[in-house]
Amino acid sequence: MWRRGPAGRCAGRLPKLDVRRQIVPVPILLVTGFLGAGKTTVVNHLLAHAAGRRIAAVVNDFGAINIDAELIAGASDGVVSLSNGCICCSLEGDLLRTLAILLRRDPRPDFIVIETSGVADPSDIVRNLMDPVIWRDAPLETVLCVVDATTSPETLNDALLRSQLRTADVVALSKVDLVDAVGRAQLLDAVRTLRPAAVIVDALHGEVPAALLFPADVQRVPAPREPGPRRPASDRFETLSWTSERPVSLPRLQQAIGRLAPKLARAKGLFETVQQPGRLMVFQFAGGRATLAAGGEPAAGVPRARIVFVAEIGVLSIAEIDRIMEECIEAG
Ligand SMILES: Nc1nc2c(ncn2[C@@H]2O[C@H](COP(=O)(O)OP(=O)(O)OP(=O)(O)O)[C@@H](O)[C@H]2O)c(=O)[nH]1
Repeated sequence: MWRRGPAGRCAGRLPKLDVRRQIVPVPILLVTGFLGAGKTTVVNHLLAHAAGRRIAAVVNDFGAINIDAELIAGASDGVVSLSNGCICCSLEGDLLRTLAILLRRDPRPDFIVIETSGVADPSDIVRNLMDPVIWRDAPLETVLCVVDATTSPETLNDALLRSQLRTADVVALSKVDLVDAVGRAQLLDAVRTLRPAAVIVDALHGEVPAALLFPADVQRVPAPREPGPRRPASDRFETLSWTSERPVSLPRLQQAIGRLAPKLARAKGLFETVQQPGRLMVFQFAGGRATLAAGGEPAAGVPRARIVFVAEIGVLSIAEIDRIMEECIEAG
């Protein structure tokens, strides 16, 4: 028998269907690790092996030129570049706005990867991601810390590295091809002591099993985290950018980098060379090692050479870089 409810409507019908669109949470993977540890290499590997998942990547280089965004070629759902500041402090509002924009995309990404800059303290980013609106739609699922396996265990005493490690659920040891078994075992012990709760894996050339990073059940919202105390901001590193409208000479560049190397914490760049104009080369200087690799086609409207140098504040001046780098440009 139908009964009438107080407002005179039929109250005994089939249960009302919730016609609101069911919001599926978009898990976030936060990738942290020191300058040159191998974060972009891991993100690139993940995106190249997305296996049908729509992955959006947010990449933060704290210098004015975001080289990483250009090196991340295969983001299945686009790369958003945040540069000229750090998302753990000066760009925190930009990060939340960027996430909100990604979540409005139709279709929505399945996962969001945030690559922090090498100088970022992830505990500050974790705190920002716990913003209730973002957390409801895009909860932080995993913090991955990439550690260069050639790092000496003593280096992990650095306050920034410790904070990066202590926030991690998963620690990926990169560059295991460059270290012997004893060195790797010593570093492993140091990492385990600092962060016993983390899963530690080798990540040769960026390969980390996706199953460790993305949840099988995206409906499950992870528990909020305890991000730890806010550390006082300490500006320890600065980036100095150098650009040229002319290609660089490779042998001269080698000499220039040799002179700058003792002062550098990190450098990376994209440029055409006198030896091979019309092709981009990717230059990397990390952990004291310099490498060159073939890049893609040069884009119109950007300088033919762009290099970002990272050094401790006060160690290197733009005038010194200009003086040394100008020698890489052949006259004529
Ligand atoms: N030999 C070797 N080199 C690696 C490996 N992983 C990364 N690299 C190299 O290490 C250098 C730095 O790697 P990136 O992935 O750019 O490091 P990053 O942490 O993103 O650097 P920043 O964002 O500048 O802090 C690059 O030259 C990589 O090719 C690895 O497993 N083995």
